[in-house]
Amino acid sequence: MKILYDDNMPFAEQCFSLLGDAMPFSAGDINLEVLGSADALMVRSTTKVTAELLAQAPELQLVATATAGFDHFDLAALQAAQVPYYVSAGCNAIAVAEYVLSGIFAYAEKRQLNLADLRKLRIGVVGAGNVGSALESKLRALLFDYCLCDPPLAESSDTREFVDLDTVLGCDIICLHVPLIEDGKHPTRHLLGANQIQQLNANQLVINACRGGVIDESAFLTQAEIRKMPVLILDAWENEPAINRAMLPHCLFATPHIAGHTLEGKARGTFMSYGALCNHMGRDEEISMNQVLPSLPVVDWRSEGKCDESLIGAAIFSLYDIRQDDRIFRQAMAQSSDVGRTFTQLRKNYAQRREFAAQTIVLNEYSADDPIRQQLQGLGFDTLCTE
Ligand SMILES: NC(=O)c1ccc[n+]([C@@H]2O[C@H](COP(=O)([O-])OP(=O)(O)OC[C@H]3O[C@@H](n4cnc5c(N)ncnc54)[C@H](O)[C@@H]3O)[C@@H](O)[C@H]2O)c1
Ligand SMILES: O=C(O)[C@H](O)[C@H](O)COP(=O)(O)O
Repeated sequence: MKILYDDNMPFAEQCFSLLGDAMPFSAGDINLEVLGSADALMVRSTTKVTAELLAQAPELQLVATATAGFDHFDLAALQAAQVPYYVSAGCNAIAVAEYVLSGIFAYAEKRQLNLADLRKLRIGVVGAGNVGSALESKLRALLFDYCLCDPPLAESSDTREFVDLDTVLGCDIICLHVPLIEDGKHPTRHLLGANQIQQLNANQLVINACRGGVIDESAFLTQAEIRKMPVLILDAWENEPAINRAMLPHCLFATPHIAGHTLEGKARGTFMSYGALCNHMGRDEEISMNQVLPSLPVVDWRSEGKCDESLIGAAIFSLYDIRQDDRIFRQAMAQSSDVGRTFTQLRKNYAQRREFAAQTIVLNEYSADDPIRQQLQGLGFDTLCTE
């Protein structure tokens, strides 16, 4: 079994070498000779799986993506070539939810809002799948006011309460978590198009950590010429990697499509793809993610005294601080003579980031039943109470 894997998949060598001859490739630079004899292709979203690519890979038995989105797959071409495919659905949902929370807390800091003020804001979550649900559970833990909009799920057996898009457009914070869908009953390309953007005002925050193309950037920029616009947090951009820098001044925080790039988020994608290939080959999985993930040193916050709400923001920023990624991104973009190359390099060389669940926080013994401790746990942190 010849297995070609993206060199940006952590632990891929350990996994795939158990199943055969495993060879890395860099996205955008696949060796066509190797592709010609590959039995399995393991990609991330930076490799477009098109009819042209498949024509050069006649031996393929499986294509897997170590990502949640799969708009880089030409499904009709895969079907025509009779190559089964696998998507690592939900692999990085927690990572994106944590990115969004860091964004909301950094927004609150800029606007000098405390946790009680944040709880007065209504948060609209568009797309209540893996990411939207991971976010929902953390918002609920923090006692935030939120609503969900997901017409396909509203029409399904999902019993949660859903609102329509117009209701979300009236929320203080709007979080977009839909796949990029071009057609059908519920398309999402330009879900925030000219008409929807017209309904937004300067007091709102819009977060796009799903796909560029869900917001119509031209329509946004056109309206920005005549009035004050909502503030943005953008991780996903139209025309990546060659993004439009004119959007940057409208962003409170801007990042190069790294919302899902925790070590766990990427590793889960690798291990899910490995599981899919094991399944395809009728083999048992011999290695699991928990065996290989390094642990983080425990942090001791007993000297912080009583649990108070400031611990929540501090805990979030200690694991992921969107402000730092924003600084790096803006600086690189300001100096860049090749936006696409800079965007790609920033993603490829992104610093290691961990999920909240990797962090154990030691608190004072008397914090055992404290609501703040419960909220930290609801966010995913591991907490210990001791003298
Ligand atoms: N920035 C990142 O790093 C990053 C990471 C993970 C996922 N993503 C993107 O986010 C998307 C969502 O991820 P997910 O794991 O939650 O996917 P998912 O498939 O689990 O959930 C998507 C949800 O969107 C809903 N939906 C579809 N059309 C809709 C519409 N018109 N209006 C409202 N809801 C609609 C679906 O019913 C589904 O419940 C992915 O497809 C991917 O493109 C980005
Ligand atoms: O769809 C996804 O899972 C995310 O957008 C993912 O983080 C993309 O990361 P990439 O494959 O481009 O490294």
